[in-house]
Amino acid sequence: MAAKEPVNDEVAGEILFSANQPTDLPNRVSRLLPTWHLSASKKGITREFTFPTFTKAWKFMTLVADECKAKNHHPSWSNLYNQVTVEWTTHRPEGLSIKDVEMAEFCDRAADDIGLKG
Ligand SMILES: C[C@H](O)[C@H](O)[C@H]1CNC2=NC(N)=NC(=O)C2=N1
Repeated sequence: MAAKEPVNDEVAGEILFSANQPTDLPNRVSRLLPTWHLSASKKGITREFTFPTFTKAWKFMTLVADECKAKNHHPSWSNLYNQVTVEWTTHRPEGLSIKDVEMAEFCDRAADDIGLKG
């Protein structure tokens, strides 16, 4: 059995999760929290990505948009030149869900592939 992860346990306790989520969701969220932040509402997670160029920021948004279409799950996000700010939350059932975590993990992989500003 995996050891309990103490990191960010306090934060995980404050999160407002959607109904009927897998039991390992708090641990999966905890692993994201060094780079993602709990939204003020406590119902979502946000991260700001900074790319070397606008072209790369746009490429990132294109990759994420295609995944949104595939998964039928959509972010609240904004773009300013080379920066993309992304928030994941679930409207129904309201709160943070496994879909948000999966999409956040996808964003991290896409950003890694494209390359963040050094
Ligand atoms: C009807 C359709 O399944 C819903 O509107 C989907 C679409 N995209 C969504 N995206 C997000 N982030 N949360 C949702 O609850 C959601 N619901």
